[in-house]
Amino acid sequence: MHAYLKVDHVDKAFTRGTATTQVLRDVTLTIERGEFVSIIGHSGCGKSTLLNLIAGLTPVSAGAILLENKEVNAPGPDRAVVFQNHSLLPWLSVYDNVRLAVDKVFGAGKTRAERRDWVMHNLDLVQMVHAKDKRPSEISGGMKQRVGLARALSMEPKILLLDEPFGALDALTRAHLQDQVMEIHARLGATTIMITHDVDEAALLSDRIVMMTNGPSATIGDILGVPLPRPRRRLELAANPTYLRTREAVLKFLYERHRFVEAA
Ligand SMILES: Nc1ncnc2c1ncn2[C@@H]1O[C@H](COP(=O)(O)OP(=O)(O)OP(=O)(O)O)[C@@H](O)[C@H]1O
Repeated sequence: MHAYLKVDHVDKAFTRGTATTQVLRDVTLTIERGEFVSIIGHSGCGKSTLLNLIAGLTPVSAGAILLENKEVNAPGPDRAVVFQNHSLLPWLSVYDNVRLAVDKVFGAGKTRAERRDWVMHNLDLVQMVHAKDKRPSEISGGMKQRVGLARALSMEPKILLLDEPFGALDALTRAHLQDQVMEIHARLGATTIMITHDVDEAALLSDRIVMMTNGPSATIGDILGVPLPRPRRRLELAANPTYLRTREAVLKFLYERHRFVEAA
């Protein structure tokens, strides 16, 4: 049986002039359909680069990325990305930001009325129907991220790629969004890859945590399974031994085995 997503011995180097930076080396990872996988590692190790490779935004230098056994080499609506800083179009309403994606993906397959219902359905998933006529500048940071999530989900991607989606939010908004993402994941079973710096976030949300070594030439140092039953409730987990062991293992990896040393 083939893995749903396979990152197969991938290298990535960037070349500028005569200088080459080897960012990723020999990264191999398989992800099953419906899994929620986090990628954690120190700043600059290459997490976003790995996500961009999977998104098809930048080409691999060696190896291959296969989604359902088909090689990924360009961006496509089957891999939707949510970035840390929302990428909504400021001159369009919340509704139209989602509609644009829906029209692009389903313009031929759904009628106008079906597309309108689908936009509303996805805004409802993230509880943003009430603000559908607002512009991005008129809503909070957390709300913008929710709209970005609705836009990504509306494309019915095979893989949802989240690049530190809650990184710029305050702790309470962040917790609320994490809960919402868990709920949506439970409802839709979307295969999700999320970059995070936050150990608690990784332990709370993930089926597996992929821990990256430091760059340059970063690779996967270890992968940790998180055998906690779902639904997960943050308050109950605070004293759960499996949760605490998971946190400790990630912290040990980051701060003992792969301490971050700032480049000179
Ligand atoms: N287009 C590019 N050209 C040259 N170098 C790049 C390019 N994109 C990324 N890099 C380099 O690759 C390395 C990894 O960057 P990347 O953004 O993937 O790290 P990261 O782990 O996501 O960092 P952070 O956690 O701080 O967001 C960095 O040294 C960065 O300078």
